Amino acid sequence: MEHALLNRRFPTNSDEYKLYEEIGEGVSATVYRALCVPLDIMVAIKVLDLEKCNNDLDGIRREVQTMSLIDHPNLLRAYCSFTHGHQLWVVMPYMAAGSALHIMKTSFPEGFDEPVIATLLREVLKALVYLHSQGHIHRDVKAGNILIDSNGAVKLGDFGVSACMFDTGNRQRARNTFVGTPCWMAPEVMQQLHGYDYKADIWSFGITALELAHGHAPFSKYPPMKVLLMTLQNAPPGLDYERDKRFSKSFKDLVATCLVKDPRKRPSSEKLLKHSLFKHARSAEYLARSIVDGLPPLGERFRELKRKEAELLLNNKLGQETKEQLSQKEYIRGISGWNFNLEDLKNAAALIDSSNGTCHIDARDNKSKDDSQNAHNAPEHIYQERVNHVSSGMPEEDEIQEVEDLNDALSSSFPSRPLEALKSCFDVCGADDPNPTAADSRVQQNVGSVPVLQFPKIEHCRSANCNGESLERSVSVPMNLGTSGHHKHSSGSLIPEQVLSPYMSADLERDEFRQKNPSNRNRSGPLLFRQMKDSRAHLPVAPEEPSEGKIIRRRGRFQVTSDSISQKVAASACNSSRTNLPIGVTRQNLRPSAILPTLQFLMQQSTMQKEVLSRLISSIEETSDDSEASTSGSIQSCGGPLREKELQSYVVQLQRSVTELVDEVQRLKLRNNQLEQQINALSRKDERPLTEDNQQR
Ligand SMILES: Nc1ncnc2c1ncn2[C@@H]1O[C@H](COP(=O)(O)OP(=O)(O)OP(=O)(O)O)[C@@H](O)[C@H]1O
Repeated sequence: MEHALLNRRFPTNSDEYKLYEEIGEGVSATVYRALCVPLDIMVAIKVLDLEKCNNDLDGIRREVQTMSLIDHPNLLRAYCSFTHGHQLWVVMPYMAAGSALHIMKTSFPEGFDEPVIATLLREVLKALVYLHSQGHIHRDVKAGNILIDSNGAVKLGDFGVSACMFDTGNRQRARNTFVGTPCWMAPEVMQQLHGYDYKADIWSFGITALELAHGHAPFSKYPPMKVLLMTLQNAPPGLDYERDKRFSKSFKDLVATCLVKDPRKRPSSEKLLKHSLFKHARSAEYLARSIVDGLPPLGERFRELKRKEAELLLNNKLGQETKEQLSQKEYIRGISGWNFNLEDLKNAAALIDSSNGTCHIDARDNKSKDDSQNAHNAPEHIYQERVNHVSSGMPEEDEIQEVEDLNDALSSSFPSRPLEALKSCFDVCGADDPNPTAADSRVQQNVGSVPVLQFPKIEHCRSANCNGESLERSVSVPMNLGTSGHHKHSSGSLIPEQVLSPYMSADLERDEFRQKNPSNRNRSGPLLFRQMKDSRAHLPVAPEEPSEGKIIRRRGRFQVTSDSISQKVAASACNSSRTNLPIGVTRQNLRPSAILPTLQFLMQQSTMQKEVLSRLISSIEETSDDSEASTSGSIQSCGGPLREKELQSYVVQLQRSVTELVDEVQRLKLRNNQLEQQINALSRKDERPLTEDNQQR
């Protein structure tokens, strides 16, 4: 039936479709239920405004091409696509139950039961096995992209950020952002150090399993930057032995198997499909009976979600909105594309509560740095090991990390050079990297052997003057936190603009700024499609374990081309040798505010030592007086000078250490001043464009 539909000729003229209500909204698009009039078939139409697409037309092209070329019952395929004015319409099967996320939000806020989860996951995994075998990485696996129709059929949708493992050359290096949604993003994708491969999907799959089990993804209430730090720094999330008693050992094992920080130790999708959990998976009819039947119509549910979000925003207007709610808002939207540029990072960092002082690393977190991480991943260890992030009642203090912890996080999660990773984030590196890395060339070589079929570009896409928000969603943070310029509201909000909170209007301003200053994200490059038949044989990275060497992306997607001085300052501060620092001063807390307590502590120490010294001196004086006064007692006369010598050398030692400490204090003070000056200079620099912009206005 479905194949028959796909083979029908769907009209490529908007007049032939009747648009009904809105059923979904994403970063780049609004999705409508619609009727294909000549065929009398209900469809879903994803409408993308090309004028808002910035320079991300390649991304759109890729999504549309992928959607029309894939051929698997568990993947959402496009019937056809065409332009209508400045819009691109993508016609696809109507999945009447909506996404698994929508269903949870409406009827299962605490998550689904295990048989439902096993069934959903198996279907998604089948889609991933197919995608991976065709050389694709989905990169956005999450409940919001698991679509279900009225019969309980499951399809993985949204190829907006999917990548082809054959991507290489400029296209591979040109991106200056990393994509995906932070909560679901694999550590290696965040890290941007060794590149990543299809194993990133396995991580997202594990997070999705947790999402389906709890009704939300781990860390979902936190701002993106914090999610990033927590993912890198903490032990992988998992199912909790106490809290998740209702789930089987087998399910816990599946989650633990996927959420291993080292991608090489994650199973391939093919192998995962053989996991014992899927013995409990049921049929589509079972899904229809247990989660679809009785649901209100999709449009109605979507409206209700929008209303809830609007309420949330109204209740939190006048700047009372907490960062958790801000993050939750993004989560409700199901935003997938996050554009991490330096401004966003700064802002997100500013969102992180610094009231906790210097780096706070939970003792439990340190366990995640243990080399024997995999042992900790065993289900029986998870409860003890894991910081219980998934608990929404988790105290804020347990999770707050300084942005400088990123370096430590990077070093702790992989045995690689963390500062290099940071440099790859902040250094200038254009699309035309003249020195492709060995891995790059390896991929290129392999790709060279693959027969390549080039598809014609979609002309209407090229002709559009796109200068606005890209497909990728920027981190939504209040713009009074240091970002300059004005911003436009990006697509993707579920709420009407008149109820925007101050945060939202700030978003709006920032997006305007983006429109004026389009990001240097560049997806230009040919849309390549490789012959599928024997693509496996030519896969540069065959989906077999271990995945080492299957690099599709090395660096450059998280690059910032300007204004990175502050980061470099931080990096150089980080670079200063640990041996030069006194105990208590670590690279992480080398920041003015962070150094101050240490300085105070050192001052206190030297004061105390001075006191000890003066007490010692007076005791020596007393001793020598006594010995001089003494006329008898050989023991005393013999012991006196000896003790005096001991004490004197002790005094000398103490004096030396006091001098060293005083020097250290001086040095730190000096460095503190320098850092403050640099920070002031940078913040003045940051404020300037804002003022200029205001003046212009
Ligand atoms: N074929 C469909 N049938 C029913 N609902 C759909 C369909 N396609 C998409 N939706 C709904 O619309 C929402 C947004 O669609 P989609 O994810 O494709 O847009 P997007 O802009 O790529 O979003 P994002 O990247 O933020 O996930 C989905 O989360 C889903 O709820």
